[in-house]
Amino acid sequence: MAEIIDGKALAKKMQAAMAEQIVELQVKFGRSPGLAVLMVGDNPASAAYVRGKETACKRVGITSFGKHFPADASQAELELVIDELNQDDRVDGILVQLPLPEHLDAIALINRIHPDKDADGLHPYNMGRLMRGEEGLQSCTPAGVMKLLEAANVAIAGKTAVVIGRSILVGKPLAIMLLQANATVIMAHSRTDDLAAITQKADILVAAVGKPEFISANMVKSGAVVIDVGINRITDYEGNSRLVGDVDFEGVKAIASQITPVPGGVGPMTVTMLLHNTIWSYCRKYGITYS
Ligand SMILES: Nc1nc(=O)c2c([nH]1)NC[C@@H]1CN(c3ccc(C(=O)N[C@@H](CCC(=O)O)C(=O)O)cc3)C=[N+]21
Repeated sequence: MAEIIDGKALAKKMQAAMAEQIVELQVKFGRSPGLAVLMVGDNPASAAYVRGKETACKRVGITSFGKHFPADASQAELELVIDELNQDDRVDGILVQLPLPEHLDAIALINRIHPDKDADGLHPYNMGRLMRGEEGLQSCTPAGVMKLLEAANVAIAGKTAVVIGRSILVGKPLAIMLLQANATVIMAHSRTDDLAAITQKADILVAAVGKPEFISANMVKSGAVVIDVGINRITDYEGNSRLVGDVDFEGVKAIASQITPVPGGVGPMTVTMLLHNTIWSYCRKYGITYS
């Protein structure tokens, strides 16, 4: 029976340490780190995530400069706001909550954020640095997965890691981070032939596909470490809604050596790494290193 990797507990511990560090930073530099979250429209899931991010900011002492725009906000309007935030000395991190309404160009908005304030690590400059193995702002979810693996004492070097999903937000940057940690990385995706044959090779299996309970026990090698990045809200036959991951948790738990739950796994670490990135940018501005 697998050991549960408790992302909620790790997030809590890391955020407590951040709160203490911010008290000291505030004394030293006379201001708190600041994060601006831009949200467009009223997708209820996005609204819930944004609230979660703002609550977490408050908890650790990061000032929120959140801005909420109507669903019909224009590209030009958003670009202007990003330009202003780029110039604003109180703001260390900027993030555009995804997905955006169809009429907006998300890539152009991300490119507009100053790379030093790119709290999501999605700007081409920061992704380029990651690709080259250089330090910099890194995407929150994959960085959170690496922290979870580290905290759970998972050996990575030499191991076979299979990442299912190739998104810019998760799959691609995570594959590069695992490679940097000397894993042998296989990137699988929706077009992969005989996916089960590939996933069965994984010592570390990461599911980031967005399909509820897609990974079943027969796809997992005995003793594997399983990281579930999926966040799927499903409604059961009684009409009750609950959150499930991309992994059949009960089935896979019987086979894996370690596994992250949903909720309480990767999700809270995503938020924690966003706070981490904001403090990292703040410190960098004052010439100090934050790890
Ligand atoms: N620019 C951008 N950056 C993101 O990082 C980003 C985004 N857009 N769009 C949407 C996804 C999703 N995401 C989550 C963050 C926290 C939880 C989280 O804390 N989940 C809790 C449960 C929350 C609940 O109960 O609803 C958990 O898993 O335990 C989940 C998902 C960030 N995303």
